[in-house]
Amino acid sequence: MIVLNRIPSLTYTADDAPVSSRIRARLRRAGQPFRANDNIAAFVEDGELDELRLEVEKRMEEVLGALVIDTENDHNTAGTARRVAKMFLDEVFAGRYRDAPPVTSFPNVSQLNELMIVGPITVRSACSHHLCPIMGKIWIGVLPNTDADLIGLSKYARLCDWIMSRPQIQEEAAIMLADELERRIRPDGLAIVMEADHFCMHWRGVKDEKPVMTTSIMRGAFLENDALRREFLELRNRDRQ
Ligand SMILES: Nc1nc2c(ncn2[C@@H]2O[C@H](COP(=O)(O)OP(=O)(O)OP(=O)(O)O)[C@@H](O)[C@H]2O)c(=O)[nH]1
Repeated sequence: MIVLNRIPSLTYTADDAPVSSRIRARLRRAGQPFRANDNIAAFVEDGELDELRLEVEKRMEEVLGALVIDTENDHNTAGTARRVAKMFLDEVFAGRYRDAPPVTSFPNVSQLNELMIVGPITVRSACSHHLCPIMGKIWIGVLPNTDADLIGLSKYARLCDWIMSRPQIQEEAAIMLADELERRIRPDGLAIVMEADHFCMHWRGVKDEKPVMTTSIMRGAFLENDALRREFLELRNRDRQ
């Protein structure tokens, strides 16, 4: 018999279903989508993340085998499958598998209703098409609602990181962030500008150095009030100089 690969075969019986199949079955039963940029934390049971990491490692080892890389004798790639699995699940795509960060909120006791801008917040994401990095910056403008709570400043960056740490496309990522913030702070107005470099256009593909994608989302007062929108954009531009 010729052994093609040292990786054990990934065929399973019904009793021995891989953890990814169990999680997928739960998602399907609940009618929950599990696209690349969806969070599935509620469907991952205790201990399953460790199992999932092992499963991804095994499958990654198969990918390396299919790329005809000798992971047995190449000291550089001997631990690559393990490292990549850990990087996907615990770092760059952690926003799919982890619950949202805790977000402290405070009552708006002073009834603040003035423009507030947070940024630039660093964006680290990956495109869902090639899984290449997306690196950029986000500016968030908020016109608070006098009756709604305020959230701590750092929580904008934490929520941003949670949403960006998934395979994304920039347009959807910006909308997801806007929806999440609107749900949590119910502002009178919300503005988001995201500027990012897509490495799928630098490292490969067209191999162009320059292109940056800019996405702008204006909601509520920022849509209705030209002066407010201008103020936000001017202050953001000042930050960039
Ligand atoms: N709209 C949008 N497109 C993106 C984003 N990130 C990457 N892309 C594009 O997604 C497209 C995927 O196109 P395909 O034709 O399926 O893939 P491909 O043959 O590898 O394309 P090339 O990159 O042109 O080589 C490319 O044009 C990418 O530049 C994003 O955030 N938003």
